[in-house]
Amino acid sequence: MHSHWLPRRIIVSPGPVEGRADAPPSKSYTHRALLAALLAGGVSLVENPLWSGDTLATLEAVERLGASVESRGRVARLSSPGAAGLSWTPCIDAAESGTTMRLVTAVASLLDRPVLVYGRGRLHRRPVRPLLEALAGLGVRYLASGCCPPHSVQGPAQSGSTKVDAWGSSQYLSALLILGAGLPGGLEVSVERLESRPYVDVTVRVLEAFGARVERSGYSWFRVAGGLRATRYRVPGDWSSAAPLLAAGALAGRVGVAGLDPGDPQPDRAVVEVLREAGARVRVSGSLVEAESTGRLEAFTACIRDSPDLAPLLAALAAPACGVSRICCADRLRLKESDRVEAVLDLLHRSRVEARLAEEPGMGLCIEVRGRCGRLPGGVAYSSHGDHRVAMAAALMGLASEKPVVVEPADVVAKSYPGFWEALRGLGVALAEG
Ligand SMILES: O=C(O)C1=C[C@@H](OP(=O)(O)O)[C@@H](O)[C@H](O)C1
Ligand SMILES: C=C(OP(=O)(O)O)C(=O)O
Repeated sequence: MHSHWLPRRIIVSPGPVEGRADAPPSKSYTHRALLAALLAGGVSLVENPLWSGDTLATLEAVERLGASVESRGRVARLSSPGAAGLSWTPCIDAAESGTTMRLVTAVASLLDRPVLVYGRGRLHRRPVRPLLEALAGLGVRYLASGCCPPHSVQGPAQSGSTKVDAWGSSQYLSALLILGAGLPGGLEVSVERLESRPYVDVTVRVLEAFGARVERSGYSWFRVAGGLRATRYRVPGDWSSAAPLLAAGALAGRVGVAGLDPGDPQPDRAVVEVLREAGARVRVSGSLVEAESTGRLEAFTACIRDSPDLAPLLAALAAPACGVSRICCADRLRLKESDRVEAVLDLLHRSRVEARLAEEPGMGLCIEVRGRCGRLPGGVAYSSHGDHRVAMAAALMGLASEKPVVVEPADVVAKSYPGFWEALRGLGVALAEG
């Protein structure tokens, strides 16, 4: 990962935003491609990988499990012994990556000796126990003090069938599917209460690209048979990272993001519809998506059950909008890199925007935002709460403000998008180290 401009404290000044950026590679796909290549064995090429804090944690994990990776810029060459030949490692540091933590927990259960999984930041407050219970159904022993990491697993996991309560994270199911692709006899999984569903489609897409056979009944039952083989795989653009750039265009000018696939199952492509509902002009032509301000933003209602990562930036759109916006199905936001319900309310209250929580039948927890129908006051210091997506949303609030704002800590964007502040600069945003 070459060095990026990542100040701890950044001053964002309001002003017009204009230009074009390339979508960074997808974090979700990169995690999955590295792990599929590890289990497939042989030599795989992963083109256009994302190198960010999270994906480097997965890279270190696959190397500790026996892969050797040469990364020459935009292509990573991964040579691996395959699922039956993994190396034992006593511990794996998942850093702050929930995806790494859950997916690697399942892969490590292929080994017959205990592997400790731990992390940093808020990772020890992010749940994993339902995945451990599902792995126990496959003969995996585990030690865990409570809901969350640190925990250890000891396989070898057996082929067969298990069930998982997936409410806390779709990553539990993605982890089991990846494990199943590495088991000679495959795996059958029954699923309850799954949210963030499209991420499971991302997992299935990568596993099938690497040769696995996946049968399913909707999102309630899956059977994975192995068959992974070394593959040349190209990682697509990241909709979750493109979303704040598109929102910047909707708020303050016109931004085009290239390298996106509108047909990709990534859930955060839903940002297109929300921006349109909020009154922005959005054009999709091939792999280029452009969002343009029309000078006024309207209130909107969005259920983020399947696209939780959009929540912080939706708050940044709702704050200057005219009317009462609702960001609903928000219950699971408390389980992310921050308690994103509290973090979003903090951003809004510091922007002197009226915001409250409400329970709506069928929509769960809603963050209700009475927009200011115009620019935010600015002249405030926003806390990112140590959360990359909250930092990006705070920057957007700066673009919608009368006066400059401070964002701190700002370097947390490195978790998913190390080049975020440089990309904003490239779009004409005035940024200064605080
Ligand atoms: O599988 C993935 O790549 C992800 C799944 C989502 O988590 P949940 O399934 O826990 O909502 C999302 O928040 C995260 O950024 C990435
Ligand atoms: C929650 C996120 O990722 P993870 O679950 O992998 O930490 C995110 O990228 O917003």
